[in-house]
Amino acid sequence: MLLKVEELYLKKGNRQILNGVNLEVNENEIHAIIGPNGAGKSSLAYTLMGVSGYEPYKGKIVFKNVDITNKPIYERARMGLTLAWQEPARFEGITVKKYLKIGMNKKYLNNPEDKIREALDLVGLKCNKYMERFVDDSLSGGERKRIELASIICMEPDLAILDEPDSGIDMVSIDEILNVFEYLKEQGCSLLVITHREEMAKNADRTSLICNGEVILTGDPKKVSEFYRRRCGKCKFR
Ligand SMILES: Nc1ncnc2c1ncn2[C@@H]1O[C@H](COP(=O)(O)OP(=O)(O)OP(=O)(O)O)[C@@H](O)[C@H]1O
Repeated sequence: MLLKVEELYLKKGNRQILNGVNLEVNENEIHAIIGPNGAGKSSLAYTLMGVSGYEPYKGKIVFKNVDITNKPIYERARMGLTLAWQEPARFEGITVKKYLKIGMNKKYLNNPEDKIREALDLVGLKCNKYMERFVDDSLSGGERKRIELASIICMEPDLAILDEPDSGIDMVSIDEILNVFEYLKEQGCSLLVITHREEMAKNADRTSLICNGEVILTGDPKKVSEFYRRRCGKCKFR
C-alpha cells in the first residue's frame, strides 16, 4: 500500500472539517474522491500534503510505510508526494518552460526540453505556442489546468493528489485528461483525483465517497457513483 490514512480529524477554528477519515491508496492506482460541496475533499488534500493550517488534531497519515503526519510539506514532496491545487498555480514572471523544469524528475534533467515537449503534447497544448508564454493571468483557467497537469507529467511523483483537474476543462477534452491519467499510471504514478464529474470517477480503479468529513464508501467506481447519486441527494449540504 502506498498511502494509508487512519482516523484523521481536522478542525478549522471551531469547525469540525474531517471526522475520522480512513482511506487507502494502492500502488499504481487511480483513486477518485467524490462527494458534495463542502464535504471536506480539498481540506483532506491539503492535510495529506501538509499545508500549513491543516494540521490534524488526531489520526495518522502513512506514506510508503513512513508516518508523515508531522512531517513538513517539503519532506513529503521529497518523498514523492505532490498536490495540484484546485486553483491552478500562478508563477508570475516565469515561462511555462521554466515552470515545468522546476519540479522536473531528475531522470529527465539530461534532456529537459524533450520531456517538456512530450508533456505539453500530452495535455493538448502546442509546444511552440506555449513554451515561452508566461504562467500568469493571460492564460485561461483551462490552459493553466493543463499546464499544471503537464508539470505532474514532468515531475512523475509516486502519488499525485489532483484537486479537480477537470474543472474548467471543456467536455470534449475530458478524454485527453483521462489519457494523461493512464499515461501517468504507466509511468508508475498513483493518483488521488478529487472530481465532480462522474465520467472521471467512473474511469478510476476505485472511488471513495466523502460525506460530512468522512469516507463513507470505497469500492467499484460505478457502484460508488451510483450510490452517491441515489442516496446522497438529501445530505448534500450540512
Ligand atoms: N479556513 C476555514 N475556516 C472555516 N471553515 C472552513 C475553512 N476552510 C474550509 N472550511 C469549511 O470546511 C468544509 C469543507 O471544505 P472543503 O473545501 O474541504 O470542501 P470540498 O469537499 O472540497 O468542497 P467543494 O466540492 O465545494 O470544493 C466547508 O464547509 C468549508 O466551508
